[in-house]
Amino acid sequence: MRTAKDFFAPLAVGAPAPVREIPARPSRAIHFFDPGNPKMAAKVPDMVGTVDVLLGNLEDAVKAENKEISREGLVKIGRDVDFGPTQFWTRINSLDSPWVLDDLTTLVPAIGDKLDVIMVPKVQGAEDIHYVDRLLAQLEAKAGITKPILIHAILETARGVANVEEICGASPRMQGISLGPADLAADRRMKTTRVGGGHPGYLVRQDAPALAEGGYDFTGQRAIFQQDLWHYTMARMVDACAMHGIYAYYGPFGDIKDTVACEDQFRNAFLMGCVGAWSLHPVQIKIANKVFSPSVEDVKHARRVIAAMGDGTGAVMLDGKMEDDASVKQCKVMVDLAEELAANDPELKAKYDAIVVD
Ligand SMILES: CC(=O)SCCNC(=O)CCNC(=O)[C@H](O)C(C)(C)COP(=O)(O)OP(=O)(O)OC[C@H]1O[C@@H](n2cnc3c(N)ncnc32)[C@H](O)[C@@H]1OP(=O)(O)O
Ligand SMILES: O=CC(=O)O
Ligand SMILES: [Mg+2]
Repeated sequence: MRTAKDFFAPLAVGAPAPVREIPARPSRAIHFFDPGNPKMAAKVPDMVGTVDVLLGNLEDAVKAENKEISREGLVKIGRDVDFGPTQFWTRINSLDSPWVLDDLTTLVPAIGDKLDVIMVPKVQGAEDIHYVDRLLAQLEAKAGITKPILIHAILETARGVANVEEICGASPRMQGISLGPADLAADRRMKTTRVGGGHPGYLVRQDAPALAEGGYDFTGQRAIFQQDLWHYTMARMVDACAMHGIYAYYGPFGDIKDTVACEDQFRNAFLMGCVGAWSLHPVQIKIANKVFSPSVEDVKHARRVIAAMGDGTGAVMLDGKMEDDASVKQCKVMVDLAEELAANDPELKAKYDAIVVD
């Protein structure tokens, strides 16, 4: 463990000083594109401003034979595109892969001044973050980068989940964590074959009705309720992130056509404390932007509670419900998020500005 004195010291002479607080920048959708795919790459400039994060993916979903083409494509995009209000991230290859060293030693000197965040897959523990942290500091120093590149870890191994708290606190560069349900399922030997989302077999069934003559009727129809396979991991991830002042995200939802279930999955994440989710296809950007922006109704209610609560202490009745210090804090979380997002999103700002608190 790094001592408090050393925690915020640069890890290489000449590297920029680490940030003391992770900036709260909008990141409702982290949109994945393959920078080596000419069709996707061509769309990137026009996507700027329509999505909070554009992420050039170099890891899974890029064929082994295309790794170098994708890396070169990312360098070109990083150099040519003005990202304006949109963040520019990349997902590098995993730390045990033959590509990751070239990913980092190419990207940092070439486009390190443009990259906001590097997403590191299959993080197992603090040692993985320490490795990337030191290497980034050395590369930043060599390249004369003045703003530290932040690190985002994917939680997608059983060991990573067991070590999630230490991963979150491993470096002041830690920006956040995403749940990676596809790799996590494989690593845990779960018996699913999907990229995120629920499973119809993971359910709770209503009790069998009792028969008048005694015993139970096991033959009739009974209601079933599908359960959330990811609840435990999401909850651990959200707590670990909140404890360390960093941000939690739901990862991929692979059933691109099922926009309804995607929205549900994203909303569960939003309600539980996540600030965003991945978008694998342009259709998912809209879903994430909608779900991870507080609704007009929620903002209105939150503003009413804040107004009614005065200095934020005590208890009041509003619409038949008790509000007190704790509920006003929740309302402030909602209103603060709304304000952060509205600062970058004129359409959302107009909606929130039109709210009349009665
Ligand atoms: C478990 C994990 O690691 S998840 C993260 C890794 N996976 C990814 O990054 C996947 C990224 N997404 C994709 O590869 C693609 O969206 C696919 C393969 C899922 C679907 O691709 P397609 O079958 O081409 O989808 P579709 O036909 O609907 O595409 C419509 C248009 O949108 C484009 N498009 C599709 N996905 C994207 C994207 N992510 N970004 C930008 N443009 C895209 C297509 O190129 C196509 O362009 P065109 O109209 O000029 O022909
Ligand atoms: O990388 C993401 C995953 O779900 O695996
Ligand atoms: Mg993965």
